[in-house]
Amino acid sequence: MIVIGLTGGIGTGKTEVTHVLRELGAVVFESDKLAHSSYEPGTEAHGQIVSCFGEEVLSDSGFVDRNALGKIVFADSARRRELEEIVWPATRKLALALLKEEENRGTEFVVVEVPKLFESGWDKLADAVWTVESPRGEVNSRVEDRSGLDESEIDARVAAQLTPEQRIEKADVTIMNDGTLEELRTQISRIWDSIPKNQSK
Ligand SMILES: CC(C)(COP(=O)(O)OP(=O)(O)OC[C@H]1O[C@@H](n2cnc3c(N)ncnc32)[C@H](O)[C@@H]1O)[C@@H](O)C(=O)NCCC(=O)NCCS
Ligand SMILES: Nc1ncnc2c1ncn2[C@@H]1O[C@H](COP(=O)(O)OP(=O)(O)OP(=O)(O)O)[C@@H](O)[C@H]1O
Repeated sequence: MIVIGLTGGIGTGKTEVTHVLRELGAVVFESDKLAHSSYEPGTEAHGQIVSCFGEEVLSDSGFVDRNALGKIVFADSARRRELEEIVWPATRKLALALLKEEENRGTEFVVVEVPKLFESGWDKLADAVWTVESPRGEVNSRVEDRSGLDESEIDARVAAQLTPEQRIEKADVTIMNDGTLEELRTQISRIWDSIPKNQSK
């Protein structure tokens, strides 16, 4: 099985890339979604988040209120690291179990999408790392439109991630998402075609 780690800053186009890779036959896991499920009520991480951040980060139904938690952690890097120390190991455990399942199933290509792939050490789980990068101005307007985060909230998340230059230097492949979605699709197909197939370990 070949594991591709897909990274890139907030809003650079990682999800669009995963849509194309799914169509090309890869199984895709998104770490943001795994992270959210790692702290559902009843999990160890949920209890740790309540101990660390208090009941004020819970909604009436007992789920972690990500909006409230985000406001705390993106205003204070020490608090953000406390959250990462809880969530990253819990998410990694979920990801490792899913990777094992795919390996047992005989899947050839798995893509794991992780915004902070290098920061969290997940690059070591991947056979190759691809980073998706996009011009900053375009990123901000797209993320504002889609997520409702304002410019200063986006800037705070960007500041808590490696710079594009650092990711590009560390990655095996850089996908420059600075054109149309059709151009992005063509670029991905070309990179995909260059991977030797049926080379699973
Ligand atoms: C802080 C939380 C509660 C905010 O939830 P929210 O629904 O607003 O955002 P969501 O999880 O959908 O993430 C959206 C984007 O924010 C950015 N982001 C999320 N966590 C971080 C972080 N620790 N540092 C920098 N950027 C981050 C990423 O680009 C991500 O794609 C949530 O992101 C979280 O639990 N983060 C901790 C886990 C983590 O570090 N995940 C991302 C890196 S692998
Ligand atoms: N080349 C492009 N042309 C037009 N729109 C684009 C392009 N690339 C991405 N988008 C749009 O920009 C938004 C952000 O892209 P996407 O969700 O793929 O980014 P992401 O890296 O997954 O974001 P996040 O880090 O928040 O998860 C989406 O609405 C997407 O459709």
